[in-house]
Amino acid sequence: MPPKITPELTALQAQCNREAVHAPGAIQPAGCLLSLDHELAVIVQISANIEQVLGIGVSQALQATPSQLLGARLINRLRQELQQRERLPGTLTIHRQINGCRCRFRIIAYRHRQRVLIELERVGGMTEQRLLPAVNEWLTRIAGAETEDTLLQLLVEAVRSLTGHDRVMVYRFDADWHGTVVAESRSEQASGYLGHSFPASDIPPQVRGLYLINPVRSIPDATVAAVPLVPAVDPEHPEPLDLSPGVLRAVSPRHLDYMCNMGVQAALSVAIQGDSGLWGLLACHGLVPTSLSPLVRDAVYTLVQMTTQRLFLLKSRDETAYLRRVQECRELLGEAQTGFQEPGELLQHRSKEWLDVFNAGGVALIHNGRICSSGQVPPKDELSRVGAWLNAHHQGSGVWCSQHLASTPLSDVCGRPEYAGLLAVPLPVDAKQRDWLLLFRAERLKSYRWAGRLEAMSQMEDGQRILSPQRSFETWVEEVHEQSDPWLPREQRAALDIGEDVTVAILVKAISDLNNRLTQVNRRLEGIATTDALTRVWNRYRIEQAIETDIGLAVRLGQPLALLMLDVDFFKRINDRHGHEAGDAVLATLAEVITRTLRDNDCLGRWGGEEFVILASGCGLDDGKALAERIRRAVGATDFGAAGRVTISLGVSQWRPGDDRKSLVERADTAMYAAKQGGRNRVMVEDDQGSIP
Ligand SMILES: Nc1nc2c(ncn2[C@@H]2O[C@H](COP(=O)(O)OP(=O)(O)OP(=O)(O)O)[C@@H](O)[C@H]2O)c(=O)[nH]1
Repeated sequence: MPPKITPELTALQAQCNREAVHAPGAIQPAGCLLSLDHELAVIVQISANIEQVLGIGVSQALQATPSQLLGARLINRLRQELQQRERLPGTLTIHRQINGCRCRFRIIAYRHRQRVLIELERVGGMTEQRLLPAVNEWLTRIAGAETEDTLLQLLVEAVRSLTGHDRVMVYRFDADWHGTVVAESRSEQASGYLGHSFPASDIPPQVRGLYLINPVRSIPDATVAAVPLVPAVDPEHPEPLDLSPGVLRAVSPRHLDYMCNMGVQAALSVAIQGDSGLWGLLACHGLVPTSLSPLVRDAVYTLVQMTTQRLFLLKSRDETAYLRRVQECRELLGEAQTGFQEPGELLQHRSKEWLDVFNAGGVALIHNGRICSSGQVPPKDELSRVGAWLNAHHQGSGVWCSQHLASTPLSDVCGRPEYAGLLAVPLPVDAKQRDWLLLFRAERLKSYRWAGRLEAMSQMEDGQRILSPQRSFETWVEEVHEQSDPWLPREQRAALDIGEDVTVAILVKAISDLNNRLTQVNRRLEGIATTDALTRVWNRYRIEQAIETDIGLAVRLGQPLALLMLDVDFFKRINDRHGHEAGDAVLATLAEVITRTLRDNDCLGRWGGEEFVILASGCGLDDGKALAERIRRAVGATDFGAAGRVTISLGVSQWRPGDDRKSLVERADTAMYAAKQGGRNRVMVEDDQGSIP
């Protein structure tokens, strides 16, 4: 949540951001600086405090060669080390006799264009022997920290115990580079900033950039004046020296004012680098000047590095645990697919897990213009307007999200506290119209405790308005309404994964529905193609197929096959007396009676009009005759309602080698006509030679 910044402040900030903080042309007096030519043969510039540090006057130093001043061994070593490099890979330590005392110096060396810059710092205070056990103990504790809070708290305590600063903080940057203090250790005299936020303008972009070149920035004493270089300007290359890789770079006057306004006289900050850049800073403040041995500074850096590693390990553990939850959720959804659920059912079954994984208050699924939901979501008409707006304004397959719907064009639709944030996942179910899975989060009231007000940060200087560093760090609480927790990148990725699964589930269900419908239609079509509409028994086409099949079996297996042809006696009379409908009813009842009389593997088909064919596979003439008699008796015993009693005449033939469908049917038909001729209501069977007796 950025503080309110006026256009005027923005312009002033831009001005401030252009300050060349990397090349101030002076150093802090914590050490001295030498600028040598690129072959390390000539001293070009030195810092004016060379006498205090090395015990040699400025003019004497400028007349000496680097080897005379620092020793031939060191210079040769530096020449070697800097042959292929821009800077010394580590640090070097040398000893010098100064005013009769043996002093230890830390050397940092780096190239800047045609010059080689050497910084010397006195090493004093804590020795390695005292420092190492303390650092080791803290490292062990840091390595065992199980939560981010504990870890960062350990770091600030460790650093304060080593450096003696009054306040040590970790502050974490947000997406807009505002920093929030997330861990703090402080003396009783120092005011606390835990939970406070500092505006991005406190650390301008070029200063943040310097942390990438040099992660450690030390200001042991903000009260002392900066030390100029002698001569002030390099006679051959007048552009100011870039001192960013070193530790002695003088402090920007604006930053000194900032520290002074904060009541701070010493500072040390170390970058906490994440995978994607600067994650935060370790910031140490001393209410009085606090000089640090380079050894302690190194130890702090090591502690920060170890903490950073542990921090990102804990974060990746957290990430893994989250991904596992998402995976479990996806597996459950996969199982649900086997049940081919309707989208609505799917949502009802899965909403609990989804709300849990996404820490959401409500979820809605817009599918085919229909809406189902669970939990706190806007009313249906508003949801469909959300879907329409998303379809019109959000292209592509990525998610659309906002933690502050009230600030989006959807504000009039659903910018209410119960659903202040929305994560919308497109479901590419249909090429023309996308479906949507919508996750809503309720408002999370938040108060930002700003350390100072940004509005009050400009002042007049020499008739010009300039951006002044913060003067007051008094807490200014800003309440933030209408916003939900932000949708984290991992949540957005997980939502896409789950959206993909939902899309598959919807498509699988649609395909399964389509298949079911097709199967039903096919069955109906098949029925229509093979069934007689009036009697519901096979039609002529189907019974002909069956005769062909059974003749095939008889040919291959020698299986006997009898064919019965039957015809209703005096059917015309029934029609004439009782009407055509009564005639139809007789045919339908007849088919039922015959079907009941048949064995399972006998087949009945309507041959046409009032004629039927029965195919009795496995039957010879005798069995065929017996079946025909059984049917005749069953029909004769049936009451046909209005038509009263009805009789039938039947003819029976048997498959013989050389028979085809036509000849087999013809002989049964001939036998049936013989039965008619013989007086009807009887069975006539061909003889063994296939003739009608
Ligand atoms: N109601 C009805 N009548 C049908 C149907 N199909 C054929 N018919 C009638 O069945 C009658 C058959 O008459 P005919 O062939 O003269 O034979 P019949 O009256 O049964 O006499 P015989 O077969 O010699 O005993 C005709 O009047 C047809 O119109 C049908 O689906 N429904």
